[in-house]
This record gives sequence, structure tokens and C-alpha cells, in this order.
Amino acid sequence: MARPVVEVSGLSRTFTVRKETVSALRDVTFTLHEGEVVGLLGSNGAGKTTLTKILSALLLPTGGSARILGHDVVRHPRQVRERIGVIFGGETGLYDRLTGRENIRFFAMLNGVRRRQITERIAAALDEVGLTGAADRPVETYSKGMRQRLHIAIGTVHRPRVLLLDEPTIGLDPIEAERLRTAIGRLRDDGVSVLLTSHYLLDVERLADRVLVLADGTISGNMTTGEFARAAGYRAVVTVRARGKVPSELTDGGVGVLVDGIVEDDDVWSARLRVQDWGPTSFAHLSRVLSDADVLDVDVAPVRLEDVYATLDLGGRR
Ligand SMILES: Nc1ncnc2c1ncn2[C@@H]1O[C@H](COP(=O)(O)OP(=O)(O)OP(=O)(O)O)[C@@H](O)[C@H]1O
Repeated sequence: MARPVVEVSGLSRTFTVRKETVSALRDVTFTLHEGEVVGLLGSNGAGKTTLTKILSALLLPTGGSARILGHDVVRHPRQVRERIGVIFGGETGLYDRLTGRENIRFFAMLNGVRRRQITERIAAALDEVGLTGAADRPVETYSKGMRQRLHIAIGTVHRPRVLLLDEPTIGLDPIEAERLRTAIGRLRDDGVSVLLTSHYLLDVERLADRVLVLADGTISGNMTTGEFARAAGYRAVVTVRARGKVPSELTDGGVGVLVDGIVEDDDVWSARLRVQDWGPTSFAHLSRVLSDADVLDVDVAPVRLEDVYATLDLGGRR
């Protein structure tokens, strides 16, 4: 059995605002093992950011404990920060006027990388995320994908054993998102443990071994990723837009295909179909019922976590 690297036990955090107390986390207990990638899911306000901040020793818990490689987040914050990398998605947190290399240097120094190792570590981090060629350009000239890869380089330059990733692929085009998933997969293969917050099931499916569901500040689910995806009951949503009459067979659905709704507007109709599994049966059904339709476009979207929440009623919205 791989050794535990993150041990969270009975963790809680309350906030008091104008005499009202909000429980952001309540009695949260879980363990993350070496080389394990765990998806942390939960709707807005579920407590994900609060948990991430406590684990990276940026916020104190009000109860319970959290340890990173044996170091308590309250008693040994410096040791915790040296062992943990935090990567937030989006545009924030970079110095635009500085180059990519200078940005990494700044954060490497903050996270305790020794002076004599720093040049070599920065070069390696740039190389790992494919930014060596752009390293000496100001960050304001970077694309979204490049900025996101720079976030990864910054979060990993001090070689943390645990990574906390918050929405890492947000706003990226599919190619950049895939490149990022590959980079995260490589870190996992090197034995780094990852706690991944994402609303995209594709990220979680590709990378996570296990899924933790936070609802209203408590863990309401702890299961393998496969179990979680199967619980939704379908794999993708296909939206078909076509001209003319709605094929009668389409409205009934078919083996592996459920009809969510059909909207007709003048001569054009649009159907939303849930595909339970991609395979010959569902492909054959769709191509048969659409064979005579004047199809304008087809959009295929993988199942999103929000859809799974809706199906399982895991929302826990405040
Ligand atoms: N500094 C704070 N002061 C008061 N309440 C707070 C504070 N930080 C968080 N909360 C509350 O704690 C709860 C959990 O918030 P948190 O930001 O951890 O949720 P989240 O799951 O990260 O949400 P999101 O997906 O929207 O980022 C919310 O009700 C929030 O309003």
C-alpha cells in the first residue's frame, strides 16, 4: 500500500460574519496516498477553496487536523508549503511585465528552492511544460494556454510531493487542455499526489483514480472515478439541429440513447439526446434515425459534472 501523504481528520472551519456563523467545512476526513490523483468535486460554496487553503497552510482550521507528509498544517506551515504546490486556473497570480523565467524564479525563491539549484530547476520546469522557447518573453505576450502551463511550472519548480490544482483547464482550447492533462499525468507518474478541483468530468476521468464529493462542507461521496461516471447513467450529450420534419423514430429514443427534449422552431428542429455509452449500438441507432434528415449540425459534449450532480442530486447548494 502506498504511503499516505495527505491525512485529513475531522477537519472543520467556520466563518463568522456579522454574528452569523457559516460552516464552510464540517468533520471532513480523508486520506490521499502517494501517486494518487483524487478529484475534489462540489457545487459552488461547497467548501473546496476553504479546504485547498487549509491544506496549503494559508488558512487555519477551527477544528480537526490536516497533515502533509506528517507535517501539521497549523504547527509546521513552512514545511507544508515546501512540500505542496498550488496551481489555480485562470488569469490571475502572474506578473505580466516579467518574463516567464522571472516569474518562476520569484516563486521558486518564495518556496525555498536553494540559490545554487535555482537556475537548473527553472530550466527543467520550463522544459517540462514546453515553454523553453518563450521563457524570456514578458508574460503579457503569452496565450491563455501558455499562462496556464506557466502556472504549472511555478507550482512544481520546488518539486512538491503534493499538488493542489484548482480548475486547471478552465478557458483552454481542447489542444491546450489535453497538453495540460498530459503534463499532470506525467507528474502523477513521477509519484506526485494530486488533489484536483474541476467541473469538467473529462479532466477528472482522464486523471483521477478517485472522486471526493463535498456538499455543504461535508464529504458526501468517496468513490472510484468509474463508479462516479457510471452513476450519471450516460456518457455524452448529443445535440442535433436539422431542417424539416422531426423523424418519428427519433422521439422514441433507442437502445443506449435517451431523448432529453426536442425544440421545433419554424422549419428547424433541435434535439438533445443522452448517449449512455459510445458503441456500435448507439452509433447505428443515431445514423439510422437521422439518415433521411437534413442535418445542419451535430454537437457532442461529454457528460459534465453538473449533469452528474443533477442526476445524483449531490448538489448541496446553499
Ligand atoms: N472569508 C470568508 N468569510 C466568510 N465566509 C466565507 C469565507 N470564505 C468562504 N466562506 C463561506 O464558506 C463556504 C464555502 O466556501 P468555499 O469558497 O470554500 O466554496 P467552494 O466550494 O470553493 O465554492 P466555489 O466553487 O464557488 O469556488 C461558502 O458558504 C462561503 O460563503
